Amino acid sequence: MMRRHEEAFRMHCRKRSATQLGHACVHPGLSATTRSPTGLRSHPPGATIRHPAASPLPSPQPRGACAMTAVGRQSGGRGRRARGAPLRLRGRFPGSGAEPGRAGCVPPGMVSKGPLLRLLTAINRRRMKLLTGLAFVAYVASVWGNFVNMRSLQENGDQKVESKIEEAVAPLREKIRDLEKSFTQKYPPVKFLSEKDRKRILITGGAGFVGSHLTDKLMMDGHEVTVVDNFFTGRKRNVEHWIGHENFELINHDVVEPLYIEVDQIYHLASPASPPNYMYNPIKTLKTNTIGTLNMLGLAKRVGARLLLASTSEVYGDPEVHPQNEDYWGHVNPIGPRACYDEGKRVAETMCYAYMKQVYGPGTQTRAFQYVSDLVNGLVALMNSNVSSPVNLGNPEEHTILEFAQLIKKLVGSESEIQFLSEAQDDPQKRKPDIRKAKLLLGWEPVVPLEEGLNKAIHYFRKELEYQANNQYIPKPKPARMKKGRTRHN
Ligand SMILES: O=c1ccn([C@@H]2O[C@H](COP(=O)(O)OP(=O)(O)O[C@H]3OC[C@@H](O)[C@H](O)[C@H]3O)[C@@H](O)[C@H]2O)c(=O)[nH]1
Repeated sequence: MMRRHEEAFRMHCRKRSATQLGHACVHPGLSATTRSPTGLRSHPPGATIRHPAASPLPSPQPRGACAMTAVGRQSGGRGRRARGAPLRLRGRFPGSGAEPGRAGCVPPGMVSKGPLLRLLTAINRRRMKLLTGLAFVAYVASVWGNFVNMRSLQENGDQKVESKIEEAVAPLREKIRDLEKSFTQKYPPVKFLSEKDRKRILITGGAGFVGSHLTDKLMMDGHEVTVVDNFFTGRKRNVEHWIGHENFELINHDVVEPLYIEVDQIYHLASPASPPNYMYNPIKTLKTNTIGTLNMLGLAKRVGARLLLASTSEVYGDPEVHPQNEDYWGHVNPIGPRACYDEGKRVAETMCYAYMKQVYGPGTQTRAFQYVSDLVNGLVALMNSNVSSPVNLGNPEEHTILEFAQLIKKLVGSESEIQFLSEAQDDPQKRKPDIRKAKLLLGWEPVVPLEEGLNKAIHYFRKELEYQANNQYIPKPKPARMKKGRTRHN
């Protein structure tokens, strides 16, 4: 087989050398034959054949030469040959590992296609590189784009969630702010008193009209104030501006029940004061003024406190002496409609005397036309004095009821007509306190002029009416319930 193959190869080389000048053919392991202008030459196997035109200087490769060009590998090296450089051909490329008969001669069809393919391959490789580069850039761009999109989506989502949370939280924030405001409530300015000067003061009926003004005064003076009230006529909102203050305490308690606390002074004001209120439940009024006063006197005795009873000019009844001083015994109907209050206060005064340790302060009602701040100052002056007998605290400026009605109508700017109704039973005809004792012993006298006091009172009552109008509770009518076809009324 081998011999036949070699023979065929030799034939092939002879044919070609006869027709083509400069053709060289090498078969590894065989002798080579070359043709030159001088004739055919034989070469031993493995001999190097040089083309006469190519030696010694490099010359362009003859067309159809069996040579490797730019992509050939040099033995033992990986460097590239320059395009068009001469190639040394050997029968066998050491190190190439080529087998005899496999390399050395390229079949005729391959000679013209090889470089083209290689060129194409080279071009393709560049393209491939370019394409790979572009693909890589595109990939990086798409990954970056996705990343940016993801981020913007995430940011958008985050913003939406945040705005939803903000919407839900906003009303809660508002509520917290309101609560904080109510907790960090600003109190009216309070004087600082040393431990020695600061007193623990109990005010019964402290949520009422006179009591709440007295509370303000004593709190602002720097004392510790405890208000006890059953809120029969008084209101929490009269003292709410002190709620939470460290010097203030509010106790819902009826003085008819005993009370056990530690105090230095007691202002005993708990009692309904206006005729409709004290006439509403006469027995309760009597109990409050008798049992209630007894309880407070018991407390005062127990803790060694000084007690001031807020009495009333009603203890003079329908007076036969004018003006009335503290020595006047009064002129009271003991079985009349006012007796529960008049006599209740008179018994309260008697009890205080019976305890032998009492200080009395005759209170004055709004209709006594003394401004409340004057009365409060008088009560405090009396409490802090050495006087232990009744003292009138009132405004001696005397006017008929009609004069007062006309003055109030003018100040309010009212067009309403003054109505004259039948006189109330046992209504005192004259009332004018003699305040010489208060002036002398307490250095006290009212200072607020009548018109100024009335203006302040009008302002106060306007606010009261507004508050009541805004806070009226109107129960909704319940729908009638149906039972077995019949309307049922509860
Ligand atoms: O049983 C009762 C009844 C009444 N009270 C309270 O006593 C307070 C009375 O205050 P009001 O506003 O009704 O009346 P005033 O402040 O004008 O009366 C004040 O001056 C007149 C005096 O005779 C009263 O004793 C004095 O309280 C109210 O806060 C009322 O709730 C009690 O604590 N217990």
